[in-house]
Amino acid sequence: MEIDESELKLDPGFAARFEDDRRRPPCQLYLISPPAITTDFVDTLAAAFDGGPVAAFQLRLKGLIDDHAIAKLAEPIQKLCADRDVAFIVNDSIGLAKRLGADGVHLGQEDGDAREARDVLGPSVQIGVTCHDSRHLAMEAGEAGADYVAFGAFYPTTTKETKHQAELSLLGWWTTLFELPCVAIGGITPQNAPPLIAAGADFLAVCGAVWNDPAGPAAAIAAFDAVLKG
Ligand SMILES: Cc1ncc(COP(=O)(O)OP(=O)(O)O)c(N)n1
Ligand SMILES: Cc1nc(C(=O)O)sc1CCOP(=O)(O)O
Ligand SMILES: [Mg+2]
Repeated sequence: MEIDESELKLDPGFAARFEDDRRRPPCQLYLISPPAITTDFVDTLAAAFDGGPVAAFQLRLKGLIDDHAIAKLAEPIQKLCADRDVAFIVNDSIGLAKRLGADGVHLGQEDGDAREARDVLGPSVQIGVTCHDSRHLAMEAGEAGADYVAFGAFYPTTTKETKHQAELSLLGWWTTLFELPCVAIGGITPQNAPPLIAAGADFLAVCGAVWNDPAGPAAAIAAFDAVLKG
């Protein structure tokens, strides 16, 4: 008996719908603050935001341990983020994120547990977890209820001493298997970003390439925007 091969093909409408279900939103910029700031930083940030779209801003102040001082610095920054429709994410501290009513918290492996963060912060607050170069940590974070996982460092960086180096293939593996968004971090510049975008990163988290750009933060963000738009 001869088989009519056209009978075996998928209905093109079904295939297109299936593709649609799997499509991820385009990669976006996730801006990380300089490790130390002064009260006038809010003006610098406002000018930076004029450079192009930023999806999220993370307040990462590594020298300041006093939540009171961070809260004072955070207030105008958080308002600016709200005005510009940028998610305001607090690094390291579930308590500070709660106190500020932040849109999210980013937790490293030693910064607390995603389940605890969910209990304290509730269902609508974004919880991100550092997963270094580990598939295992990322799956654990997903199971614990994280809203995104962060992989890095993809490139050498002077912003943080890093012990882990992530490979591009990690992004492809993650995005093929999981819907949960993934963030790529570590030494990312407009020049070296394209392979990360092509590999499937949902967000590029950047610090030094923006704040240390000799042309200024707005120009750096515009350069990222051009690369993200392809
Ligand atoms: C988006 C994003 N990814 C990773 C990190 C690093 O977090 P952590 O490992 O806790 O290191 P510190 O930033 O706290 O020094 C991050 N902050 N943001
Ligand atoms: C905060 C941070 N975490 C990393 C990780 O690998 O988890 S790399 C890093 C530094 C990000 O700054 P820059 O864009 O200047 O390299
Ligand atoms: Mg941390």
